[in-house]
Amino acid sequence: MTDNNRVIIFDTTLRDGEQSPGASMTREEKLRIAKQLEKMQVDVIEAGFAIASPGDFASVKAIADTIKDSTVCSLSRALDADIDRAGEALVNANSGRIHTFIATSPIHMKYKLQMDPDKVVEQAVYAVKRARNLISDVEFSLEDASRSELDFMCRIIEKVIDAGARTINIPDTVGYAVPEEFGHTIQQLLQRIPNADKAVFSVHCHNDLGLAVANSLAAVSAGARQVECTINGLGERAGNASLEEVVMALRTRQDVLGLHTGINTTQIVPASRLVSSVTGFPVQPNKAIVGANAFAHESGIHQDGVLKHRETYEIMTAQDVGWNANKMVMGKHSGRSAFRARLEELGTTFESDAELNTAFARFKDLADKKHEIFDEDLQALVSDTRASHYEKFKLSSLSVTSQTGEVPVAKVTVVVSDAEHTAEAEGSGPVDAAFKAIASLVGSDASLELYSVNAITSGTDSQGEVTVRLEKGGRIVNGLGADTDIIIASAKAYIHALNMLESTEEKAHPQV
Ligand SMILES: CC(=O)SCCNC(=O)CCNC(=O)[C@H](O)C(C)(C)COP(=O)(O)OP(=O)(O)OC[C@H]1O[C@@H](n2cnc3c(N)ncnc32)[C@H](O)[C@@H]1OP(=O)(O)O
Ligand SMILES: CC(C)C(=O)C(=O)O
Ligand SMILES: [Mn+2]
Repeated sequence: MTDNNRVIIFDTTLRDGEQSPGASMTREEKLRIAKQLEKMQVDVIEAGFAIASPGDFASVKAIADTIKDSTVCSLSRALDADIDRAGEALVNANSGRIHTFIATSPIHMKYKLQMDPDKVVEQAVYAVKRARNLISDVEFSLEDASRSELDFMCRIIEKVIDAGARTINIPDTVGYAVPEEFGHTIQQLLQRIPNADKAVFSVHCHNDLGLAVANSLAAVSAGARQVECTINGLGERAGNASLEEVVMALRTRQDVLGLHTGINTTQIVPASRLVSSVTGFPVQPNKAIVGANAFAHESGIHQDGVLKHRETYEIMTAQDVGWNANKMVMGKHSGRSAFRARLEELGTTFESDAELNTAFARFKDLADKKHEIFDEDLQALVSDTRASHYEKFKLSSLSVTSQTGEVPVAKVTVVVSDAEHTAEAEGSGPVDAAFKAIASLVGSDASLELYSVNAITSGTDSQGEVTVRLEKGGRIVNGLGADTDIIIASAKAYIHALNMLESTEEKAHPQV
């Protein structure tokens, strides 16, 4: 029994996606992506345009020879040589499709093809018949359909269905359509073409006005049952409808649209990553579904909501589309709930609300200076808050000298207050000069030699933040230092960490 609500997903990343300037792929790269598309249970993989080059022929052939669970398709113009080449590439396909096309808009017929409409109909019918002689699954596209006349489309479609086309694709080739109009076109075609029920109607929308997904959804609502789309929305100019958005919109709003696909959505993020790494086209962070921020929350009010009940700010789960989890990003918009929750995950609980509030105030100060606050920063902040009550070592002065063309030299003076003496030490190197200097100072205390130092630096030339991680006897503490000079920031961080170690040691062995 056929499922009338099932939408066929036709992925054209390897054909239209590859037409993006700079996105050309080798045969091996295309094969890797095709395998991932098969794993994702894409219904049809358009593997390329066999006549375009010997390399593209080899790619389509390799994919057709390998892929078993998805239909493999090659594009061809309505020309003998193109159709035959496509057929040749698909000869071993478990399930193959020839996709032939010709433009039907007045502007394309007149200026590009330089053919009159009757000739276009004749060539389309001829091409479909020739393809049907090679393969049973033939798709026909009316290039630039959204700028074509409805009566002419009805005429040509009826004829190509009679000639054996099993899928009729209505492309919005130049991304000109708007959803209501495009849905209406599909509905009119289905209603007016007498043999429309003998073919699946498909759409192929470009994103020149950012409407590719909206137009695709309007089309399926009007009765289309195949959507042509690409991973990450790759494709000519502004790209094609993005597969991940179409699939997740159908799934998430099944209540309204009443449709579904056969896609294994957990393979979406791996597919997106693969396409991005192969093409070198980064995915913008705010891209729906597959962008790094698609399931990330930085705002305190949102974080608080998500922590209380995830659905307050998420309409899908990160896991459903292949992320490991959603993400709480700590930044200047974050609030206490997320701050506390993240630190608890890191193993730090606050002893009082006062302690939380002090650490949170320091966090807001730091967040005003820094784009993103990392776990190390958070741990350092808490260490710092706790150490501030116990300051054994104090940085009383620090001078940095640097000479052009040479490694800067830091001269550090540190006062160790409990011993009530001043020690001076010197170090060199752009960032760790201060560490060396202070290490040589405290080196007189044999136990301190056990410390290991890890510096995590961030910030710009004018504003540096340094986190130093110290370890002693299995205890790890973090110190945070911030200054306009990275070396001074390093020294502050180191001293804070030392104070923290001393303070926790004091707690374990209180002096009476
Ligand atoms: C909307 C789309 O995405 S359509 C697909 C676009 N993709 C590509 O073009 C990528 C691959 N293309 C190619 O490698 C080359 O263009 C080839 C191999 C297909 C053709 O190369 P050439 O023979 O040198 O032709 P060229 O690209 O210069 O021009 C296209 C020709 O095809 C004709 N043509 C365009 N579409 C069709 C069609 N559907 N059916 C028949 N002829 C067509 C044009 O009118 C033009 O013919 P002309 O040379 O007689 O004026
Ligand atoms: C070849 C066709 C389907 C196409 O890519 C378009 O019209 O955009
Ligand atoms: Mn296209």
